Amino acid sequence: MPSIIIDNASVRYPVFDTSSRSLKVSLLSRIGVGGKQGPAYVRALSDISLTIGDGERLGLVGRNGAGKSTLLRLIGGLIAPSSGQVKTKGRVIPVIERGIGIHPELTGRQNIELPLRLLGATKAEVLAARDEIPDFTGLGEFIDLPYKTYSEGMKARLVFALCTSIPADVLVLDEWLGAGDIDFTERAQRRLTEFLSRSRTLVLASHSLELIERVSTRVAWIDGGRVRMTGDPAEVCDAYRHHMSAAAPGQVAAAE
Ligand SMILES: Nc1ncnc2c1ncn2[C@@H]1O[C@H](COP(=O)(O)OP(=O)(O)OP(=O)(O)O)[C@@H](O)[C@H]1O
Repeated sequence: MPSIIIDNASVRYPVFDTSSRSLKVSLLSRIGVGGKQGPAYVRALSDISLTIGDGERLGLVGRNGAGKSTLLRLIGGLIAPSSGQVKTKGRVIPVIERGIGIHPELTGRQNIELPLRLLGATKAEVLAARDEIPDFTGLGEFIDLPYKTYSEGMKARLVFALCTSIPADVLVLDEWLGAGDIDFTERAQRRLTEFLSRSRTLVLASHSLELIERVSTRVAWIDGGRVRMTGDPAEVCDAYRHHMSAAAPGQVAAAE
């Protein structure tokens, strides 16, 4: 039984109205985005079709701007496709930057209940999370200060703790390990391993091919908003490595 079915899905982001001349407009026209008049769009994903089976661990690789985060947002239900369809089964938890209902004016402690409710947590799950999250994050007295006063690493600790406090049918993970310090990264890895043993399906994007090969049962290489290759983790990662070492250095993906 598939957990996720993506059928011919495309995503385009509106950028702004190109009828006003600006530096941004001329920069975008130089990289081929938008026309001379009217709104401009960046096409982030083009006609993606992917079926992800129940229990599968799909790793996403691809250069900066390839479309990995957009694909994760699509699967996590944070954005809708501009065309095509995305169907998911069960409780999907996106561990992705913002977008899980955190309120910056509220404290860390006050930010436990609402995001978990939005993720579909039961009352009992919220109560248990209120007990264990302050400890796990190691935020100390910061847990009672407004979220907006947190450093990026502190925010990452809270978001990660929230998203891994209730079981998921589908876990959607963006590159998150980099934000914590060594102590937190080690604790987070242990928690993630334990969490993964309870969740069925995983979609993970990372630039760490070592992590991708270790965790995934299948890898998809995203390039220019399309699936360039999908299959065995070692084979796809090798093809991607080979391509990147032959490519011109320092380039990001060209927008369509
Ligand atoms: N909010 C947005 N508004 C406009 N364009 C966007 C937005 N988010 C992403 N894009 C564009 O969509 C394309 C895909 O971006 P995306 O963030 O999905 O790539 P990525 O593979 O996750 O890159 P990275 O590895 O750098 O995180 C890029 O051309 C990017 O500029």
